[in-house]
Amino acid sequence: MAERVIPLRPDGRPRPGPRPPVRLEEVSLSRRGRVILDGVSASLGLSDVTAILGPNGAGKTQLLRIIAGLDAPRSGRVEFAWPPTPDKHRVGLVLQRPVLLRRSVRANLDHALRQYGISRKDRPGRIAELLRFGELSGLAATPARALSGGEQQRLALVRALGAAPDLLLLDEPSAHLDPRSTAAIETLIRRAADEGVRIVLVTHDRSQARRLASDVLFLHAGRVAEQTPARRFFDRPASREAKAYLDGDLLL
Ligand SMILES: Nc1ncnc2c1ncn2[C@@H]1O[C@H](COP(=O)(O)OP(=O)(O)OP(=O)(O)O)[C@@H](O)[C@H]1O
Repeated sequence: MAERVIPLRPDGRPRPGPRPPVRLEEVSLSRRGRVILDGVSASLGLSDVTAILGPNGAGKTQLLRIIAGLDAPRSGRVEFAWPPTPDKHRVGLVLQRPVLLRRSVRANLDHALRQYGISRKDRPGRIAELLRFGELSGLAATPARALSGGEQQRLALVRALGAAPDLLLLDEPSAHLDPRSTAAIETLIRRAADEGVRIVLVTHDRSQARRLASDVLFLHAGRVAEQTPARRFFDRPASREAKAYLDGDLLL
């Protein structure tokens, strides 16, 4: 049985309230003179799991990077539900190809927890719980880079959860994984969501979005084409772009 991760919250911080954790106001981004995001306004984290869908190049990854604070928008604002705080760990990000240290699984987690400001005395217990949560206990001493792709993603996910984030941004967490590893990742995401971590998930896997997401933000060419409860999105998409995407049409 997986351990609860959220009671490990470093300072007993309360869970975020009913307000969506992130509100984007007219967020725009250009690169080399090209518009990548064009006036994106949306609330994210309205439900337990929000899927960001859209064709290649729609701007999904760039949007996650802006929310995570890795890039600044050219214009517009990103507002969080919590007051400004030096605690940058309230938002977690797991990239498609996680960077793991050339050390054991346990040492990777220890390093991350140190970065999150968790004391040396508290780290071993927390590492043990994260290992159990990710079903990685048997691999604690294995070099992280020797893990399979699926195990590496599980490690990246629990490493991010170790910060007890309020919001976890996931960029195609199961790209390149087989169905079994994908199922294991989805189980972890579901458990984290059930623990109250709001999840924003970029995925090209529509069945995954159907399985996990409660609402969908659909991006097309750097703009929000629609944001809808997931069931309605898949049954009756409102925008022409989303209809074409779901029908598998090429949109130019
Ligand atoms: N550093 C950069 N310089 C120039 N263009 C960039 C840069 N980073 C991203 N882009 C462009 O921004 C656009 C949006 O990229 P982004 O990775 O956000 O799309 P995406 O929706 O995540 O696509 P995919 O589904 O293929 O991952 C793309 O056209 C990409 O080429």
